[in-house]
Amino acid sequence: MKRIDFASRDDMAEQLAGDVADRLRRALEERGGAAMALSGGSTPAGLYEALSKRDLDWANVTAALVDERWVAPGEEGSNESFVCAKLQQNRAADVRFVGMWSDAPTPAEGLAAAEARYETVKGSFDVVVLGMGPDGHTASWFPHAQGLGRALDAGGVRLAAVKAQKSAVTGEHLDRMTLTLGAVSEAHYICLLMTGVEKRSVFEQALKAGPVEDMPVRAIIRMRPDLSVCWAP
Ligand SMILES: O=C1O[C@H](COP(=O)(O)O)[C@@H](O)[C@H](O)[C@H]1O
Repeated sequence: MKRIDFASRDDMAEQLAGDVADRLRRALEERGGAAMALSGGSTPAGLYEALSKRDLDWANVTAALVDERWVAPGEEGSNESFVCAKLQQNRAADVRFVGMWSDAPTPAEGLAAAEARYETVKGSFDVVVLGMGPDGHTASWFPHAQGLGRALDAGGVRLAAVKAQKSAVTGEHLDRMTLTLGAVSEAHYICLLMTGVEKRSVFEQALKAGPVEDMPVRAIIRMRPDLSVCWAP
């Protein structure tokens, strides 16, 4: 595992934007296209803004979501709205976006439509950007969630519908869709972003032995020993 502590959130955003842009550029040169999967939340906002200013053949770059709350774009908590607002601007205005939400009543009922959209992303992601919640979730792999078994499938299934326990701390939205462990873990490069001392201690806890269901971020830590873990105060 590569652990990088940055001096500030701005440093983390700028340096990581350079690194991600280099990886996308290489994929564009080699294959004529590049794809990344991006998390929502709040931590990666600076990264996406910094990335949007990089000079790339954005029309041939796909930005898909790592996970989504089952809310329409424009509603509070929509990862689609967050990623598009932060990334789809400046030089990256033409980036091709692939989201998960549809007007199906539940994520389970929306799975087939989302899978069809994700089918248009050929091959593995060049880059996956993950975040981590204070409960040790990453993507929408929430501790002991309904659907966690499928979400942690390491085989060919790409997307899963998840019903999380309502968090007493954050009051998080229950209905989610997420990339599976299999889809994330086959990416060429995966970075896990976190900020603040609280998340650092959550991460230290996740490194200890213990059930994946208690802290699902363990699944990717254990599966990808080359994970890049980026932290800023
Ligand atoms: O629920 C979510 O939370 C995580 C972490 O979010 P943050 O606000 O603490 O950065 C995020 O990675 C995930 O995409 C999101 O759906």
